[in-house]
Amino acid sequence: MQTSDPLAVQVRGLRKRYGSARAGFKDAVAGLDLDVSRGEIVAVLGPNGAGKTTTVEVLEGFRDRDDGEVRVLGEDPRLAGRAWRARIGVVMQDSRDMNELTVLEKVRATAASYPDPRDPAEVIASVGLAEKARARTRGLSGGQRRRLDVALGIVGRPELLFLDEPTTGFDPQARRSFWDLVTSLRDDGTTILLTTHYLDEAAQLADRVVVVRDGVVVATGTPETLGGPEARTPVVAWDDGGVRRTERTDRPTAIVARLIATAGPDGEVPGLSITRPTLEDVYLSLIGEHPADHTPTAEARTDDDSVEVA
Ligand SMILES: Nc1ncnc2c1ncn2[C@@H]1O[C@H](COP(=O)(O)OP(=O)(O)OP(=O)(O)O)[C@@H](O)[C@H]1O
Repeated sequence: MQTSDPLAVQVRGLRKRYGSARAGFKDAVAGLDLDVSRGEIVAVLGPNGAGKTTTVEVLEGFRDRDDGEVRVLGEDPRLAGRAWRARIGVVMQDSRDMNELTVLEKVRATAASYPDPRDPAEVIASVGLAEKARARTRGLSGGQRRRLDVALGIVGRPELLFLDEPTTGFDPQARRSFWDLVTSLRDDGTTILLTTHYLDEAAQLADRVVVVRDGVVVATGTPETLGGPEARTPVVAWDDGGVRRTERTDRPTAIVARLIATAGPDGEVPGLSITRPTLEDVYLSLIGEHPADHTPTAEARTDDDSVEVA
């Protein structure tokens, strides 16, 4: 039941305060704006306590808000009913109750509550749990529970899927197959709002990244452009008599030429590297954590953006 509204999520001035006059108040969300277009994957990044989960819970209709306008699939989650709920999928941070039911039974039971569910066996296979289909859910490992959470979130064929830190506890291989799954869901037209602490996950999956700090959005952009061109200025680093030197520059070749001209007889510049700040570097500066004075070293960098020249 697609509508013509190009936005799956529209949030303006969202506020949520916890606490009491006696214990003191905490503004968990402090005037947050957010748009998610249909068919988009948006990753919400932010440090612990930034307000990501609170925001997502408001959008899912699980938490009331103090102020702000919220539209999710064209409706206010506070007022929306069962038909609306059947159009969204939710993978929360905490695993749902596990019990004597098998994986297949549990996914089938959830599928039965949706009007047009996916095939439970196919969903189980897509999250890599085919071999556990007949296992009791209480016996699953942490990572397997998380995969089951994802299966339960997608079996209803949601138009909009919320994934709150979905790959916590996944091994690297499981994370990769999960990324493939999310990409295929997006290719099927599913809109996805994801929170994550993994910058590589955001870089891999997101069409757009939204950085939240202290309950407000501090930056948004594609993983490649977040922070603006200034934030991606390359850094030339080298060792100068035991001291690590760095220079941020749009013209790294000129600096390298100067260093080579003043190098010793062998023409080598010790520890020379040219590195373009990664999404992680940009993210850390946006949230006010400056990674080691922004001095990437050859040893510390393994990302594809880095260009080792020495
Ligand atoms: N139920 C609650 N009662 C009181 N305070 C809460 C409650 N839930 C969250 N908070 C507080 O609100 C703030 C935002 O929390 P929230 O869980 O939304 O952040 P988050 O960005 O999702 O963090 P994390 O990355 O750790 O999951 C935090 O300071 C948190 O302690």
